[in-house]
Amino acid sequence: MSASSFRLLVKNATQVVLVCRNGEKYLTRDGMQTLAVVENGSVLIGHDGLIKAVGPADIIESQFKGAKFDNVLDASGMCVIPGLVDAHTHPVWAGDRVHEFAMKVLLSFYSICFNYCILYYMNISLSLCVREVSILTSKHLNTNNEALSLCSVVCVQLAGATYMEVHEAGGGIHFTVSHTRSATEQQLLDGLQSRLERMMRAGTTLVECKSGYGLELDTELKMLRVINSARNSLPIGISATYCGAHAVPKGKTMEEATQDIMAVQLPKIKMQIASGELQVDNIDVFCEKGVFDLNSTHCILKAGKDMGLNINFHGDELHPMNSAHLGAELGALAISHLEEVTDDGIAAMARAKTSAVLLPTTAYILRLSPPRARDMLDAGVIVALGSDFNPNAYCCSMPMVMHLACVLMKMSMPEALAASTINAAYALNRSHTHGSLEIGKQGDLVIINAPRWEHLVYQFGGHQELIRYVIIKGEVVYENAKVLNL
Ligand SMILES: N=CN[C@@H](CCC(=O)O)C(=O)O
Ligand SMILES: [Zn+2]
Repeated sequence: MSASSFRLLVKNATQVVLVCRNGEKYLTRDGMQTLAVVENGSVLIGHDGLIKAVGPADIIESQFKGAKFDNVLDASGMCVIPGLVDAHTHPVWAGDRVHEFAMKVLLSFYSICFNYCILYYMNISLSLCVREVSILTSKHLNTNNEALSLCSVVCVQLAGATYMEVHEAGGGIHFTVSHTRSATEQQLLDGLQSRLERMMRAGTTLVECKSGYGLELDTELKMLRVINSARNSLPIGISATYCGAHAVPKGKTMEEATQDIMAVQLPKIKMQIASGELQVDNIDVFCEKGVFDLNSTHCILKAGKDMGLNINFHGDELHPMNSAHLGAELGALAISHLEEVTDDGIAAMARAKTSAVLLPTTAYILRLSPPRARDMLDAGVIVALGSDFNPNAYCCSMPMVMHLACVLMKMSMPEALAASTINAAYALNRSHTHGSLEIGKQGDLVIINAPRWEHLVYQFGGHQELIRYVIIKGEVVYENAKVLNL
C-alpha cells in the first residue's frame, strides 16, 4: 500500500482503453484486433506527469488507500482513452483558401450540367461558370488576372480542377506561401495557437507540425520559430517538421530549389538546432510529379537524416513515384498519403518497419481513391493516421479522421484507434512516451461521456458534446462542464 501523493486520480471509469500493455512500440494488424481494455478501471498520474498505476478500480483503491491526490475525477459511466496523436499537419499559415473548396463544389455542379447541356446551352453555362468562378476567386485572390488565370484552368476542366492543376495555376500551396511570407511571426503564432487549442479540444495531445509555406530560408525559419513558441506556450505535445521542399517556389526550377535547400536552408537550420534556437524533429519532402522527383527527394531526405532528423515525407499521393521504396531504403519512420503506393512498395515498407501515415480527409476532399489500408494491414505495414490539417483539408478532429478511416478505408474501430495512438506516436518516434496508457508513459488522457469508447469513432462530428476532459501530463487542459450524462 502506498501513502504518498499524486497529481491526478481518474477512478471508476466504465472502460479504460490502454491500447497496449506490454510496452509495444507499434501494433500491426493482428495486435490491433484486441486492444488492451480494463473494465471498471482507474488511472493514477504522478507529479512528474507520468502514469504510476492503471488497472481495476478496486485494486487501485486498495493499493493507494491513504494516498493524497491533487485532483480526483470520478469517471463513472465514462470511458478513458489515451490522448490522440495526429501524425501529419500543416498548421502554420496565413491566407484563406475557402474559394478553392467553393470551386470544387461549384465545378462538380457545373460539370454535371455541362455533361447534359446541348451545344446552345453549353455557351450559357460556360459563361455562367466563368462569371461565377471569377466572382468567387477574385474576392479571395489578390488580382483579377490571377482569378482569370485560375478560372481559365477551372473552366477548361469543367469536370473540376484537380489539386495539381490549381497548384500549377498558382493556387494551392503557392497561394498560401505568398500570404505566409507576408504575415508577421505573431500573426502566424496566433493562428497556430488557436488551431492547436481546437485540436486539443477534439482529443489530440501530441501533434506533428510542419513548416513548408515559406520555401525560402527566412520564412521557413520564421515558421519553425513559431512552432517552437507554440511548444513553449501550450501544453499540447509537438513534433516539429521542416518541410522546405513542400513545393518548388515560383521563379525556381526543381534543381535550383533542391540546391537552395541543401546549400542554404538545411545548413542554417542545423546551426540553429545546435545552438538551441530551434527544435526540429523530422524532415519532409512533397515527392510528387511536378513537385520534387525521386532523386531530389532522396538528396534532401538523406541530408536531413544525416542531421539526425526523422524522415516523415509525402509520398505516392497522386502518382506512383516509388516513394515507398525510397522511404524503406532510407529507413524512413513514416511515409504519408500513399493513395498510389504499389504492392511492391507496401512490401518494402512492411520489411523496413516504415509506418504508413494515412490521411482520409485529403482523399475525401480531393475525391481520390482512398489509400489501400486493408492491403497495407494485411501485408504487415504499421498503419497510422493523421488529419493532414491544412488550407486544403481543414480538419482539426482526429475522431472524424478515425470515422473516415473506417468508412472510406474499411479500417475497424480498434484499428483506427491504434492508428491514432500508439502507431501515430511510432511515426513520430514518440511511442516510448506516448500512445498508450502504461506505467511510465506520459499521463495524456481523453475522457468521454459514453458507456463504450467506440462512440468516439462512431459519432461523426460534434465531439464537444462527447469529450468531457482532455488531460496532458495529468493536468486537465480542457473540461466541458456542459457535457451531461447520456
Ligand atoms: N500534398 C501536399 N501537401 C498538403 C497540402 C498542402 C496545401 O494544399 O496547402 C497535403 O499533404 O495534402
Ligand atoms: Zn501534408
